Amino acid sequence: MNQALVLFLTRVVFPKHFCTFSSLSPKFKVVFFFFFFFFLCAKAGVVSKTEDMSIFPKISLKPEVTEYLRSVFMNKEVLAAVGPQEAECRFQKLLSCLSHPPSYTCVRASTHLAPLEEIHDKLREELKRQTCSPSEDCIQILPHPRVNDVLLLPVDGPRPVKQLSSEVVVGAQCGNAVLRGAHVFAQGIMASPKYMKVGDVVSVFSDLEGSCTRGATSFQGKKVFVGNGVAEMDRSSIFCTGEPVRGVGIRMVEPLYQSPSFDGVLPSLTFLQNLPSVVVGHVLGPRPGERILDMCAAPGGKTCHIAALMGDQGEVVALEKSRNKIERISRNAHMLNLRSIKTFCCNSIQAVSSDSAQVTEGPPFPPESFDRVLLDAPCSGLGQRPNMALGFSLKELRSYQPLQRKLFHAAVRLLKKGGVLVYSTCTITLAENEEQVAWALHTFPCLTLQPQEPRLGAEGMLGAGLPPEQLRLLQRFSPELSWGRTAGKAEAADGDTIGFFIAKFLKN
Ligand SMILES: C[S@@+](CC[C@H](N)C(=O)[O-])C[C@H]1O[C@@H](n2cnc3c(N)ncnc32)[C@H](O)[C@@H]1O
Repeated sequence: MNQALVLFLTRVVFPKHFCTFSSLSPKFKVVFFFFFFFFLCAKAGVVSKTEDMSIFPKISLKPEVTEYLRSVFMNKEVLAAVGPQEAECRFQKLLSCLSHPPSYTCVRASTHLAPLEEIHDKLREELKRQTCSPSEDCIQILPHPRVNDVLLLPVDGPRPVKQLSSEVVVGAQCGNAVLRGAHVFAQGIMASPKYMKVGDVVSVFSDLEGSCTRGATSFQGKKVFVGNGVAEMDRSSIFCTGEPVRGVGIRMVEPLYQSPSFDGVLPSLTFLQNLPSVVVGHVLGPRPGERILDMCAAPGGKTCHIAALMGDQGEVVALEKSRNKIERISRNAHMLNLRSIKTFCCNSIQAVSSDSAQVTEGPPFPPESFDRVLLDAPCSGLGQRPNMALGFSLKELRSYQPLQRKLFHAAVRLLKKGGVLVYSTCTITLAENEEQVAWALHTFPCLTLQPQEPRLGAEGMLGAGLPPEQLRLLQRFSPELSWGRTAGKAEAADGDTIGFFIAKFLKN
């Protein structure tokens, strides 16, 4: 076989270099052949488009977590339906697309304050001013064809940006935000050149594994380039003050992925929100005058959307366990001019009162107090994009299912008969999604699954024993299914989102 390959290469492909090639070691010949074969396949378009699209390595997870996810995405039901090759291909695409940002920025427009067209035009003007561009063409804002309060901005990237010798290293979260259009805030900076001054042009790198020491002058660990920017602070103002630093440290001028920074852009009229999160508000379907419960509310993106959909008429009760996050909900509500939101610090597992006659403004509430309940559950967050590395253990990953079930119990008790419960997560595991639905339908015979509107995602994933008619009622945003397809029209944004899951129940 080896001889045949060598003969093929030397006689057919490289006849002129026959002597030189044949004198090489057999090991080198085999390696050479594989590279050459790969090159030919790529030329012929045989190699998966996934590899063409990837500029970052696949998401890095603990081996035990990767194996667990592989077993989820290659479970028996999936294997029987699509076969091992397709299942493996989808899993590999998933690992690739999770480390890359979605190709659209999604903006929710405050249509309770102004018509969509007016917000669209104001946004265009504002972005033209921000980019100092006289040209209309470079700013593309597409109204979503099916979601009437969504504007989509195509992300331009990856762009060919040259790396510079001056390097600033930022934390992974900050790096991820940069890939979605943010500037670098000073508190996200981990390392900078020793003599960095305001106005210096630097290359920004994201520290993938969180191993860079704050205040370092260089970093040799795992990092990825996210673009070039201009320093707005000296090194000494970033690292040598006793106070926590605030404000933009590096203004990105040549980001690898270009998307407008929404910092301070039309704050009352636009709200940056992932497309599936906007879909959640519509699926819940709140109506003016109703009493709605948002059980896990911070930072309040969905709470505010619910209030806006109700025309700010009725009552939206927002509960959040972490006291330090409560302020964010109130600030967002204030910014968006919404008065129907009441915020409380509460562990929602304990939000049900044993006294059904008790009438209080805040928790605990008597059973059957709400017309609709949103349980946007705390979850493993594996659907978030971009995410290049996640350090959590399998034990941590598995810890969410029991917590979500405790919250679910409270949600069902607090919902009125005839009321709607929406359960959502920004993760991709079966355990936190379809398995929860199967468990809920079994545990609460009063619940039935309902159709969702709008429907932009795929149906639920096989593997939790749900029959096809129930899977069709679920909505799973699975970016791996469209990874590698070219973007262009607004519809493409429906596939290229974060990983997300929505289930809608009616309490009979
Ligand atoms: C997925 S996030 C919610 C995002 C939010 N719905 C939005 O759209 O802006 C989940 C939130 O639940 C909170 N949380 C976790 N456990 C909770 C509990 N037992 N009771 C109430 N909130 C909880 C977390 O602090 C976190 O802010």
